[in-house]
Amino acid sequence: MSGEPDHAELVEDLLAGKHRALARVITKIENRAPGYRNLVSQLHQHTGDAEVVGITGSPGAGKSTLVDKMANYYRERGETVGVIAVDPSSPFTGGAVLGDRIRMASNVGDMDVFFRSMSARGTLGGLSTATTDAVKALDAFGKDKILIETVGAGQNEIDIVKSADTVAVLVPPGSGDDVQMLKAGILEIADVFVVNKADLDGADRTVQELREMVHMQQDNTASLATGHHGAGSTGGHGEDGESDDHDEGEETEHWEPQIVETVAKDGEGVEELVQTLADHADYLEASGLLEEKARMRYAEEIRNLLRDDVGTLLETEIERRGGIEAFAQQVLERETDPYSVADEIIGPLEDCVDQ
Ligand SMILES: Nc1nc2c(ncn2[C@@H]2O[C@H](COP(=O)(O)OP(=O)(O)OP(=O)(O)O)[C@@H](O)[C@H]2O)c(=O)[nH]1
Repeated sequence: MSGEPDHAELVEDLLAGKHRALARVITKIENRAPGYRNLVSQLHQHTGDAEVVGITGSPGAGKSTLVDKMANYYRERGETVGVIAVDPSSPFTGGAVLGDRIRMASNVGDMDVFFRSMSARGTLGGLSTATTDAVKALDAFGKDKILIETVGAGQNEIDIVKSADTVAVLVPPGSGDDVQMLKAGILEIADVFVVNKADLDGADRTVQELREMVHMQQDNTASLATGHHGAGSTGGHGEDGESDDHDEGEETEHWEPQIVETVAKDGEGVEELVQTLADHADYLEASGLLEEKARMRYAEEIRNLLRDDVGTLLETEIERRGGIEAFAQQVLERETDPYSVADEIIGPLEDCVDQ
């Protein structure tokens, strides 16, 4: 758009691997700074190489601890990592939280783990759009792994983790009720269940309940599709050799949500979790689902952008015509009605589109 900065230099710096540029780009994305759209557009062609993992779970489930351990593990393997911690309810953003500083302590001096927090208050417009854009920035920068950490299981959070290829849901040991609660919404999005705090009593029971839940869901799906059963086992911890009724190791048609136990505070189980996430990434690739998911995400992204744009266009048009209150007053006085007003406002815009 004319008059807006094109940020060419900033993009160049980001692509050259300068972390300061990356941080500035994400701030511009959060603030919807002038020219940010153009900025994200320029980044797009450089994206598509990162493995994006979403990690969600209730407050206190151990997400931060686990994400830190995972980031360190990836680093030790020589991979670069970006972390975006999204908290839809927090008033803080931009890594300004003391907790974030503390969290980063384990990675001090190691800029190959880039950490950033985002919150609803710090982000103009939709948090899930901002998260998607921030992931693009990290991807274009060249981060190998991008971890999106988000609290809870509300619709907001589900939308946010949807920008990941693989989703891990943390389920700390607890009563059966907790697992029951998970069913709404979470079951559908979990590729891997992580029973963190496996050192606590009740972990085995939680694993067992999750296993039953996953099997029940698989049976339902199977009876609907009369397709194959899942590949792999829900063996969770260790190599107990347990495999499913259908022992077809090569099968890539279907993914059965896996269950992994971890003790994040000691780093236990992190290796197995990382391997399971990699297995899921391989499955997505081999089955063609990776592309399919990306296509669906882009369609959704375009739809959201258009919805926002059309909304803004309409708001501008309404203001230009004297504001919504004036129309409402006319409706109140029975001079017109809401349908006619809507037609009157959208009519000329439709004509423009028809041209
Ligand atoms: N016993 C035990 N405690 C753990 C484990 N992992 C994390 N914790 C503790 O659980 C508490 C919460 O951990 P966090 O990593 O802050 O949890 P979170 O899910 O990020 O929490 P929010 O940021 O509030 O959503 C901390 O006191 C951790 O030390 C574990 O494997 N076992």
